[in-house]
Amino acid sequence: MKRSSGRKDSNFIEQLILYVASAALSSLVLYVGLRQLDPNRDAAKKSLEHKREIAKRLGRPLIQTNQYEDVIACDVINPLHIDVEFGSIGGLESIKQALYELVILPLKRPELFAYGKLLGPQKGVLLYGPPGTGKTMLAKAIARESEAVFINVKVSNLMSKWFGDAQKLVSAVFSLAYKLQPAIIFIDEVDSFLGQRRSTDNEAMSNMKTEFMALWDGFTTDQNARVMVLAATNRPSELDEAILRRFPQSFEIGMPDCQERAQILKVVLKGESVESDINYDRIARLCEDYTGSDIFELCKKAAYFPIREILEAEKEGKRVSVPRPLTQLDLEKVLATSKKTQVAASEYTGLSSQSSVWGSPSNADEVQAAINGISKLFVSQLRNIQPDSQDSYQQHPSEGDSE
Ligand SMILES: Nc1ncnc2c1ncn2[C@@H]1O[C@H](COP(=O)(O)OP(=O)(O)OP(=O)(O)O)[C@@H](O)[C@H]1O
Repeated sequence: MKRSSGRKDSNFIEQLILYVASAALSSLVLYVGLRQLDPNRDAAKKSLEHKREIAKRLGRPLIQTNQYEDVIACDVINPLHIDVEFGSIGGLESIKQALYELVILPLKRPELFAYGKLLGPQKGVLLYGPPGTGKTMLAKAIARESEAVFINVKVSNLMSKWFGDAQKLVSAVFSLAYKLQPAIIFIDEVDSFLGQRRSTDNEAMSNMKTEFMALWDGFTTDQNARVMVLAATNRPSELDEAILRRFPQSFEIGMPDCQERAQILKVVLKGESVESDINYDRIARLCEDYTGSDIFELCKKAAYFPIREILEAEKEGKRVSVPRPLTQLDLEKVLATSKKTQVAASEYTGLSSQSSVWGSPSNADEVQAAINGISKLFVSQLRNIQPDSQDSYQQHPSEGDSE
């Protein structure tokens, strides 16, 4: 009797152990499976490390953030680590001055704007103009000079596999900006995110746009929030009217004129080893239809000549340890072949007349004509929408340019 009841007991214990073990194993499999399925897992882990690093770099305690804010934290840049300042941007003097007063000062010195309702931080600034004219540089310099945290919003990061997450991520952009303020929410190529609504837009995309605008409006009415949306585009005419209305200030970053090209050359070559007799004005005149980006590439190409000479000398058994300074001739040699390079560059960036607002003009006059036409169209659109936008519009340097 005793033996059979003892066997029953041990059977029961065995079954209990088996039951508990299989339940634990199933829970573990379920837990691991769910973790693997979570699309934000890696991003969240990375962002947590990034967030810790940001808190350390900003000298702030770790702020409380949700999982969506953690994803956005990956795109946060400490302003002190931005290496672009106004001094590293050639030309655009009047625009830099206006941006200083309208954007930087209210973010940096809010106490000056605390009296009355007339002045306050700008909630939206749009930079528009052809590619390579320095819009992104300006945005970075604004963050640097205002010491505002720079949230570089990448639309690809907002698009989640999970329906509904995109909206939560958009909301996280604003809530994180609020927690880290002063903050700049930067959206490059804003037309691809907040462009005119198309029938091809999926539901998630249009929900994202609606959410973005609603949150932005919320910040616009909150005078204490030191958060602004800074956006850049090459295709201003693609922007929705509702979006344009939300940018109280917009600045055209146009093609540089001759004087500005000389200034860009100087800032690009500042700190480099160059001959003292370089005639910057002559080079600026020679690169007539160049953007800041083209000038940067020109200097980079010219800087290869001294290196090539060292390699040639080594082939002849000579030893040269330091490259010679860059000369006027190096720059002019590159300019002599620049037409070919420019065509290649426009092909590379896909600037065909169908696909780009700026078209693919073959010479400087066509570039200017295309830009002037589009600028006028866009400005008239802006004036219709924003009654006080005339003050904010900067005349295109080419209008009345006597170079
Ligand atoms: N005004 C400028 N002064 C000095 N460098 C410039 C200037 N404009 C452009 N550059 C050079 O060109 C590069 C590209 O500029 P940037 O990315 O700011 O242009 P962008 O207008 O934002 O172009 P895109 O519209 O294609 O994004 C910069 O990294 C810089 O080297």
